[in-house]
Amino acid sequence: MPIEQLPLVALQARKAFQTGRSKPIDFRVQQLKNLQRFITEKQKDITDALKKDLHKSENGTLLYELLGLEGEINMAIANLSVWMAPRPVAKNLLTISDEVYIQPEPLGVVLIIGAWNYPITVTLQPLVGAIAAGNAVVVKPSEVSCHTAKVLELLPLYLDPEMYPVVTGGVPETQELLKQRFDHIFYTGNSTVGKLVMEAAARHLTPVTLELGGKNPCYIDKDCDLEIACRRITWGKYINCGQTCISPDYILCEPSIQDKVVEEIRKSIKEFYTDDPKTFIDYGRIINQRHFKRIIALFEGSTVAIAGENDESQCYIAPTVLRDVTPESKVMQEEIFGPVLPIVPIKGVNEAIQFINEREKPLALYVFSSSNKVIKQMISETSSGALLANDCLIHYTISDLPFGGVGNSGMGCYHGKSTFDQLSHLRSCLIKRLGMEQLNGMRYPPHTAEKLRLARLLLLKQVSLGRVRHLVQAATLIMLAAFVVQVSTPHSQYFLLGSSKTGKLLHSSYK
Ligand SMILES: NC(=O)c1ccc[n+]([C@@H]2O[C@H](COP(=O)([O-])OP(=O)(O)OC[C@H]3O[C@@H](n4cnc5c(N)ncnc54)[C@H](O)[C@@H]3O)[C@@H](O)[C@H]2O)c1
Ligand SMILES: CCCCCCCCCCCCC/C=C/C=O
Repeated sequence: MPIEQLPLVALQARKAFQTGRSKPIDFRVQQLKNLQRFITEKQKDITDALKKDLHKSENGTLLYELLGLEGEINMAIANLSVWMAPRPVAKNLLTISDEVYIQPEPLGVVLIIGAWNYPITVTLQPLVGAIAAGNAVVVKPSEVSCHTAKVLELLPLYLDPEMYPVVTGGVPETQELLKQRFDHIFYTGNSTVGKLVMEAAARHLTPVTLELGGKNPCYIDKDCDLEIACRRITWGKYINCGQTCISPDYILCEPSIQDKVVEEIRKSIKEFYTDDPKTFIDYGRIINQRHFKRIIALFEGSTVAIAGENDESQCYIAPTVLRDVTPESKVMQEEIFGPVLPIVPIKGVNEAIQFINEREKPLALYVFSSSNKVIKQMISETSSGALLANDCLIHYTISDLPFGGVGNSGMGCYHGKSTFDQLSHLRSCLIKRLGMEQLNGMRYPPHTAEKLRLARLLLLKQVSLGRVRHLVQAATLIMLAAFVVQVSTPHSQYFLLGSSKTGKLLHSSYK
């Protein structure tokens, strides 16, 4: 699509949104079903494309890209009526008879900018929540995973094409899109571009979700089953050839266990990828030669513990482990995003915590230990998007866990209901009747000390009602509140509706 047409695409999406047709639940559910149909009918195209882009195996794509997406679509369809419904909140005594609730409403037009490493998942999972929330969406897949981007261009054949246009292209196209006005921008990618996205969004005061990356530390405690720990770490590190935002970036452990850690990782690499990962179906490739060169340059000069022959022509980097790595080495200065795992020796959990806290807050932090005390210490003394003890990556599969970073690893979160909430405006609503004016006596001037005392009583008391079955209780409280107001204005009349028991109670206390 010519770049000059991009402003029109955004405008067309806005016009589609303004028709209001994306709001009814039936429309949203139908679009989500259409999205599922796209995934089912285009499954072969998707797996072929990912084979070309990243050497992902067919089953690998089904497991890591499509299964989770299907789960998110099913969850959204099953829960949409509840997510969309008004959410009653606790009230104070002053507003006890009012209808008070949160009404989720669509934000408007959302721009989703995807990354290349899991190009289906990171582009379409936000789309699920955006559709569920009733928004129009401009979808911009990563140009780097170009074969997958071509398949994603087919989305408008399944979805409402004006409401959900797909824009393919590179940096100039993304920059042109970023000049347009959106109501939310959902960006997945590196932190440097994340800052540019936020800058562009600021010009329109557009809120952003930034799903970024960084270096994820992995602390292995001495007190730990190293065989199991290293097996799980090897899985988390080398799937998708290390190009996973939540893969362990480096290991921190005491020097005394370093040899054993290396040997256990060696065993697991062989178990998962055979002696010859290059010819093995489930071992991936680096996305392109630029990244291949970047990764190779990162570990030049480091002490290699496990390696193999790398091949630039195929963008193949063998599973690599580096030992005795110093914090100053090049490989420790940026996110590796490749199959290279440095081990940095440290003296124990306290030093590990200090090391982590001296750096940017990671997207994921991993701790392997048999000691609950060590795990709890890591949780209470560090910060990260997520913390997992004795496993890697698996939090990604739990839709009820908000997925996202903190600080340099991002802002905002998604998955399941979190995506719906992230891409909705949670509008506060209060509906008061025009009657019962006595109740408002204490808010109107003059602000006497007596009124202040009563205001304290009525405002500071939170009441969690919101359900019809509490109506009787509510009526009693209203009476009580009305009574209190009458006390504050003793010369005006008051009336009481309620049980005789309540009446006697109030009457005696009034006397
Ligand atoms: N937190 C997460 O969920 C998550 C998921 C996947 C990847 N990541 C992170 O993403 C990074 C890898 O992705 P990447 O950044 O290489 O992906 P990328 O190169 O595909 O870039 C992402 C998007 O930004 C756009 N873009 C690139 N340069 C731009 C510029 N100068 N101006 C405007 N737009 C621009 C691209 O068109 C693309 O759509 C890693 O840091 C990884 O950790 C994070
Ligand atoms: C029965 C085994 C299920 C295993 C599924 C594990 C899923 C791991 C998640 C991989 C991450 C996919 C998205 C990545 C985003 C960041 O790059």
